[in-house]
Amino acid sequence: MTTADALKREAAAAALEMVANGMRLGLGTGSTASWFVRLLAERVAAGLEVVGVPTSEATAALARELGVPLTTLDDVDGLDLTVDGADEFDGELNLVKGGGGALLREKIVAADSARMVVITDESKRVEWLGAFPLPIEVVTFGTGATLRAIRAAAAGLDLSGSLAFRMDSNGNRRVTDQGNWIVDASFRQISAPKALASALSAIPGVVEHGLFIDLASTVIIAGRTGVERIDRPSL
Ligand SMILES: O=C(CO)[C@H](O)[C@H](O)COP(=O)(O)O
Repeated sequence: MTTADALKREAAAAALEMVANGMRLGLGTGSTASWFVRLLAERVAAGLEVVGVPTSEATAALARELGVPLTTLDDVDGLDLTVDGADEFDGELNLVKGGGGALLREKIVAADSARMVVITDESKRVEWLGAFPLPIEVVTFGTGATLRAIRAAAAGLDLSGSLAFRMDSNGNRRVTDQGNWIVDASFRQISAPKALASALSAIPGVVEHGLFIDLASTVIIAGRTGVERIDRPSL
């Protein structure tokens, strides 16, 4: 196992300690979140009773393969806890997510959860969000208009940068689980993430963006010197 994998596993193991019998769980997407699913599966095999709502087809496939019982948000009355990774987090526990392309389902699931626990390593901690290109999920109709509106919204906040459609391994625009495209915005330093989140959400062709504001209740950071846990004071 690489050092990076070991840290991801450690963060996932720390999150697993917050899981109790009977919980309804949101299951995140990405390499760190997949460690959580693997460790959760071991506990399920040992008798833990939980149900999970996956945030992507990839996570659903992994959970099914490992025997983690799944459900949908239509069949439960909200979730107790979501455990997911992130591409960046700042001092206020605001996040950039969507590096794996699952931001839309991830945000729906996180927003329907009493708590969202983010599992990360030190490399994801930033002073300013934005070094990781911000994923923006857009409908496939009228993207010229949507991109113009994104540029205008960004300019209103003194932000500029390239907007690039995410591509798949065949050189086609990457299609999300919901049938949309993703634009990666290189804003570099987002000094007003809440304002940018609101401005992007107001654009008709934007389905969702990867700024997760006031959603994470806890961030667990695995580092070489141990595991750190930061809780949002108000939650
Ligand atoms: O937001 C995500 C997927 O849409 C992931 O949680 C994020 O990209 C982090 O992934 P990883 O744990 O592989 O670094």
